[in-house]
Amino acid sequence: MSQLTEVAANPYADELAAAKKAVSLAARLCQRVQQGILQSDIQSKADRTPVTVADYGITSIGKSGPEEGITFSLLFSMVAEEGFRRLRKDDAQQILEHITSLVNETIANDDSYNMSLSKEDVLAALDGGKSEGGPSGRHWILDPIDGTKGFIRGDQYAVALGLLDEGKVVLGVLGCPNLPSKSTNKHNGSSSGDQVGSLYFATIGCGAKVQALEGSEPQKITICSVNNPVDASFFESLEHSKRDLTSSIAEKLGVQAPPVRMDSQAKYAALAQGDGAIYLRFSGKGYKERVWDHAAGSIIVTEAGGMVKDASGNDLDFSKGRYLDRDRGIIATNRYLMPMVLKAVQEAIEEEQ
Ligand SMILES: Nc1ncnc2c1ncn2[C@@H]1O[C@H](COP(=O)(O)O)[C@@H](OP(=O)(O)O)[C@H]1O
Ligand SMILES: [Mg+2]
Ligand SMILES: [Mg+2]
Ligand SMILES: [Mg+2]
Repeated sequence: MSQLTEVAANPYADELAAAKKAVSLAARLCQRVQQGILQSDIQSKADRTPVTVADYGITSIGKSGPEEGITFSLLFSMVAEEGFRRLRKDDAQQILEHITSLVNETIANDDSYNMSLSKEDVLAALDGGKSEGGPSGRHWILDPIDGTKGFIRGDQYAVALGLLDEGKVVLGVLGCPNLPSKSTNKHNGSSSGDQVGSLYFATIGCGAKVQALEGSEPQKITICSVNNPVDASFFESLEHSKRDLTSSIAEKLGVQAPPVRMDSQAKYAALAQGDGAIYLRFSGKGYKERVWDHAAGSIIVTEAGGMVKDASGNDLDFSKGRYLDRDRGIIATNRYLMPMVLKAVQEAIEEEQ
């Protein structure tokens, strides 16, 4: 396909290429940091500095980008999760040095980045992350490390980057360093044989694909076509799930398999590639879901042929700023199961009250 046809077919092709590049680099940076955490002793595991360093490092990669071709000057703004003011303080110099060298080591290993960043460059890059999102214009939505708890434990986590255009998510990339790209029920990075470390991506109207993080020919992914809940399995968060409610929903549906509990938006990726049939997200009452925890994952699922709804069956609304404006709970599944799951959800919620 000529470049012109490709651009015509996918109006976000350039942004997608840039986002994939940034997320792959960020995932590489994460892998280095995670190895360091896992090798460290128990005492230093409680120290959050490595996570902070990786979060900041990734964000500054996102805001830098290669000089030639499409660059992240397209990053009009970012809804970045972490606050950066702290880094400007004198006592943060050591951390800032650490971040800068980590970023430079990561990009030095990549042929397309012929540059290195100074501490000032890193601060300037991080200062860009001040968007509040919203219904107009373009906003990149970044969660540098999603599933922090899984990251520290050595389990699943994701680097998540989405693009919001006029209030709608139009592009999503998920880097999942510990997720096998082939169908398997062993999601904790230990399954043998499968390629572990996957990059998932989707642009609106163009389907969802996966490739190896190290690079490989992209493969189209599709959500599973199970239409009987008895044959379905469901994902839920390992750390943030109202298990009494999700088990009541599963029981009403007649789901037989035990829940697959996993950290991060790797759940959306696993669902999109057909590893399971349903993702139920019900957090404690009053918790407001953040857009960066769902932007990339939800478009990957919908482009893989699935649906993502709130507990009342409404589409998720990403146009309201940092928080998702939604009725309780998020449900992702295929179009056959969605009506049944929504019915079970409503009954379970009613019984709970
Ligand atoms: N009480 C809570 N209920 C629901 N989600 C929560 C929560 N506390 C934190 N989270 C969010 O859940 C995300 C992780 O998703 P999961 O639970 O699927 O692993 C966290 O992202 P971070 O790890 O980026 O902070 C955080 O934003
Ligand atoms: Mg280089
Ligand atoms: Mg998150
Ligand atoms: Mg995070």
